[in-house]
Amino acid sequence: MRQYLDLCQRIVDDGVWVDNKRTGKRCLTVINADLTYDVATGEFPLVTTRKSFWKSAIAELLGYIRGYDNAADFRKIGTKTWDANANENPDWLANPHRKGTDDCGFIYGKVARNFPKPDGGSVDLLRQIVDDLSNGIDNRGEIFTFYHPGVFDMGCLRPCMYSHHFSLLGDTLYLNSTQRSCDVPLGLNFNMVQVYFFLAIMAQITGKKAGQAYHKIVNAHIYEDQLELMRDVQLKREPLPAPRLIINPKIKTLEDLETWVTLDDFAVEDYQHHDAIKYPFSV
Ligand SMILES: Nc1nc(=O)c2c([nH]1)NC[C@@H]1CN(c3ccc(C(=O)N[C@@H](CCC(=O)O)C(=O)O)cc3)CN21
Ligand SMILES: O=c1ccn([C@H]2C[C@H](O)[C@@H](COP(=O)(O)O)O2)c(=O)[nH]1
Repeated sequence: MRQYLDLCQRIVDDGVWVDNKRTGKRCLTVINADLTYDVATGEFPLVTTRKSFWKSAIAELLGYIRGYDNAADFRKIGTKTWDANANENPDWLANPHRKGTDDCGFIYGKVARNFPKPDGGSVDLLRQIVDDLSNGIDNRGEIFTFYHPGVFDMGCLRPCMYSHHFSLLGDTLYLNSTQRSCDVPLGLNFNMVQVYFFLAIMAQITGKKAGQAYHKIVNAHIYEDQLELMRDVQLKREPLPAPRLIINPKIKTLEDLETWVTLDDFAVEDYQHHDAIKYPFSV
C-alpha cells in the first residue's frame, strides 16, 4: 500500500503535464515505476485509503484468461469495466471491424489465446505456459502477451498491462508483469490486484509455490480531473493493514478457470478501508 501512495505522491510532486489526444484531457505523468507484491507471504496489495472494488478486478482478469471479446460476457462474470470502451469511444463506434453493441474486438485474452501465426492458424499462449509450468519447465520465455500491433485497429483499446512473464526457480513461481500506460487513481487499483491474483492462481493450478510478483509501469499518470481528489482527499488519509485474498482450493486446472469458477470462489478477509472515492473515468 505504501508503494502505491509513494507513486501517487511522486506524480503529484514531480509529474509533467502531457496532452492526451484520445480523451482530450491532460495527464500529470511520470515515467517508470516498479512495484513488488509478496504473494509468498500473502500480503494482498489492495488499496485501503479508499474502498477498492477488487471483485471487478478479478472478474476482468478471469475474462482475459477466458479470451473474452465482449462487454456483455465481462458483465456476466461481474465487471462493467469494458462497457464504456466497447460502446462509447467514437473511433471504435465508427470502426468497420466492430461487430455491434458490446463488441470489444481483438483485446487482451482474445488475442493471447488465439495469437495469430503468419502462416495461418493461431497459438494458445496460456495453454502452453500452464502445460510447461505444470511439468516443471521454464523455457525462459513463458510469456503471456496481449501485445500484437497487427490487430490494434481491430479492437477498442490497446492492452495496457500487456505482458505477464512467468519464471520457475525450483518449485517457486515468479511473475514479471509489464504495463505501458497506467491510470493510477482508477486502473492501478485493479492492476495491482490482477498481478497478485495472476501469480497466486497460476501457482495453484500448476502445483507450484507462489514467490514474488514484479510489476513494471512505464507511463504512470493522473488525469487532470482526478488530481484534486487524489492530492486533497486520498493522499491525506492513513493506510490501514493489508487484507488477505482467499481462493477456493478446489480450483486446480485451467479448465476450472475456463468453466465453473465465479467470483464466489474468492473472498477478501479483514479488509479495512476508508470511504469510497468516485474518480472520473476517461474514455
Ligand atoms: N481511462 C481508463 N482508465 C482505466 O483504468 C481503464 C480504461 N480507461 N479502459 C480500460 C480499462 C477499464 N478499467 C476500469 C474501468 C472502470 C473502472 C471504475 O470505474 N472503477 C470504479 C468503480 C468500480 C466498480 O464499481 O466496480 C472504482 O472506484 O474503482 C476501473 C477500471 C481499467 N481500464
Ligand atoms: O488495465 C488497465 C487498462 C487501462 N488503463 C488506462 C491507462 C490509460 O489511462 C487508459 C488507456 O489509454 P491509452 O491511450 O491506450 O494509453 O487506460 C489502466 O490503467 N489499466
